Amino acid sequence: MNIQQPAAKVNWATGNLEGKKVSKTVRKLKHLEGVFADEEAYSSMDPETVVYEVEVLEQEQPGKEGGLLFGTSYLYPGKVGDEYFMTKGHFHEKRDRAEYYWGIRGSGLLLLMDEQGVTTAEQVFPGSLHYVPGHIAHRLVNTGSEVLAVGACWPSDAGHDYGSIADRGFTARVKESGGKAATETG
Ligand SMILES: O=P(O)(O)OC[C@H]1O[C@H](O)[C@H](O)[C@@H](O)[C@@H]1O
Ligand SMILES: [Fe+2]
Repeated sequence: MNIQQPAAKVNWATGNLEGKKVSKTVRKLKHLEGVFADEEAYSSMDPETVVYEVEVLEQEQPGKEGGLLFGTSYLYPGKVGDEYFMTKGHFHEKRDRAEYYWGIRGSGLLLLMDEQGVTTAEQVFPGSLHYVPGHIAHRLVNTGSEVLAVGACWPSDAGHDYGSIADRGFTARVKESGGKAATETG
């Protein structure tokens, strides 16, 4: 029998993925236009500021039916005005596709919004496990002072629909108020 190498190597303490099929994406402030409420604060900041990075094990071709993708997101601590750094957030292009998220390092919130615009939030911490059902948009928010590392596993044909978020946004924002995180709806 021929013993093969595994798909990748994961550092479970940091989320770091190593392997031939691991891709990396860097999202800077300049890629997040219109995401944060305070446009004045946004335009006064360095557009090259890195907000988050994503490592994805592309074991299957994204778009292919039947496979799974696996990744880690690293969301840096920071704020635009009083609003914490967050990911763009998305619905899946194939709306019924679900996903698991789990907290690895740091602390934050996972915002979950249904198609009617009702948003709920879950606490993210090392060891937290989050089930994101289909038809639910998801966005991570780093409310802490260290990097928020979150793992994810999702169907390779799920795709990302950022457009619906860009058009209407999430119906809740997470801002610092009196030194702690508070959610704001409306
Ligand atoms: O795609 P964003 O909303 O920017 O979130 C960043 C990434 O977070 C997770 O790792 C998801 O599983 C990825 O599919 C997603 O791309
Ligand atoms: Fe997703």
